[in-house]
Amino acid sequence: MQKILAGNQVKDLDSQHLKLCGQESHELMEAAAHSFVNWFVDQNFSLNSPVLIAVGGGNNGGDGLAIARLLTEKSFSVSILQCFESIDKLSPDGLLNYNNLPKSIDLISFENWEFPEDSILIDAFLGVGLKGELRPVAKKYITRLNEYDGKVISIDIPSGLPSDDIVSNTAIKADFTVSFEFPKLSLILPEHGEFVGELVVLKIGVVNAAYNGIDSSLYYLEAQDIPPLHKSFSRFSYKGDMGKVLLMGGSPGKMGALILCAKSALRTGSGLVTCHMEDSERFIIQTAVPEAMASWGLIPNPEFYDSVGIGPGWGTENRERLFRQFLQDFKKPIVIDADGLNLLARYRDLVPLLPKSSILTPHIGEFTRLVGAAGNHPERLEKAKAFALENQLILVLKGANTVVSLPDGRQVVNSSGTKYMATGGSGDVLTGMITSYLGMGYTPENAALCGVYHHGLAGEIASRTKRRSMVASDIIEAIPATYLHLNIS
Ligand SMILES: NC(=O)C1=CN([C@@H]2O[C@H](COP(=O)(O)OP(=O)(O)OC[C@H]3O[C@@H](n4cnc5c(N)ncnc54)[C@H](OP(=O)(O)O)[C@@H]3O)[C@@H](O)[C@H]2O)[C@@H](O)CC1
Ligand SMILES: [K+]
Repeated sequence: MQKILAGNQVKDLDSQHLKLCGQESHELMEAAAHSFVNWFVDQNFSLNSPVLIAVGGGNNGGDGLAIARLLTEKSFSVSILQCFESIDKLSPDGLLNYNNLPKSIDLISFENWEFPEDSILIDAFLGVGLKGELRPVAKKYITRLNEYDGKVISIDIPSGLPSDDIVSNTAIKADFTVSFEFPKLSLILPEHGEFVGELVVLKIGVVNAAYNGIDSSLYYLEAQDIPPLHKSFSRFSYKGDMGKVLLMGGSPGKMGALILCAKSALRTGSGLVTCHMEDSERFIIQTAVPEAMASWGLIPNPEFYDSVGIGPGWGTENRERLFRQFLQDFKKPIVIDADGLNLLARYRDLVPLLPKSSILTPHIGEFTRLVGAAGNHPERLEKAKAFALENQLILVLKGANTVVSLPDGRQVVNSSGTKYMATGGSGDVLTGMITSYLGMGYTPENAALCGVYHHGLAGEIASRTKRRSMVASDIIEAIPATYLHLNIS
């Protein structure tokens, strides 16, 4: 998994990389510019759209100058909007790229200019080198650039956003942020949704060894990380090997949550799924999910099950005794969601009874009830980390970038998913997936990571044709396509 570094560690990473592979710093900038331009060309923007690049004095501006040259070579019509004081204020690599600009490129000063019609604005004004409060002149530039209502693409980070903290002043409102190597922490904060737009992360060829000596407990989970986390099954596998899963949930009026959870576990690969609910509701499950079995009343033989998911649609009234009894009888890690989490928040003495490495999957509301309120997302992530460490649990904080906090203090940011997944039942699907992997014998960590990644990917695949009409069942129907996509048998 890719480490996510703080903004002030990026310089160390650069120098480690340059030392290890004998490159010059401008060559790394060139690599960054090339990966950006390859991405840009793949977007099929019209060659008739003029490209305006706002360039600052640091290396973010240097990237913009190198990109200006490369886009001109691809026949785009490029102009540079000068957001630096004078040429002698450019960084050394910025100056080198400035001197290499083709003569055809116009240099526009920030005073007295208009946005060209139908253009694309590339924001290469400020990157991770921003320090302290935004200066008034920078604020003036950003405010003016934000008046543009066409497409805006920020390089590395929207100018004005601090790398690791909440924005205090203003920042560029981008449609796309194309970040290098890893997403800077601030790009995954929900507070910054209006600035970041679509997040794209591009590799620029920094060697893996360069990350070794640089400390970080934050990681980014990407497609290539997933296949090695999966178990493979032999042709002699039988349905028992694929996991015997118990899902406890549902209540009158909320059986849909349990149905979605059961269907999701089956589609993820579970061999045998049993749903446990009030006996009055059992016909609903038996009709809606014929592949699942139904159980009600006491659970006579809990150890029969390989994994258990508790909570979707369960309700919180009259559940405590069963929950408490179950925790006394069942010693393998379990998955807890929704009303299971609400019960933990209400009866705090249940938390120490949870088997170690159990997986809790709260959204922000459930998190707040269970772990406590936070002033902002960085604070919330710190609380999540401390909670996972202290209780030796896995905490999956759901959101646009779901963050998995592990019992050893590492935190993993998921890269898959789409805004269209913000729909009722999406969380029940995730619970079904994670419980399914746990039942197949995955370690709790791998079950949580595979669950969140495949869930997000299924959402992306379904949204390609469904967009805002997507419902949770569409996510379930797209689970098989995630295995094809990642070449998992
Ligand atoms: N490994 C990688 O990922 C690679 C990263 N690369 C790229 O380098 C970028 C980082 O470059 P960097 O370190 O030169 O800093 P950068 O973001 O351009 O900012 C410096 C400028 O900001 C200004 N400034 C500062 N504070 C300010 C304030 N409060 N208010 C206003 N202005 C302020 C400061 O002005 P000064 O203080 O010098 O007067 C200076 O002009 C990184 O984001 C990525 O794009 C690639 O090239 C290749 C490899
Ligand atoms: K930028």
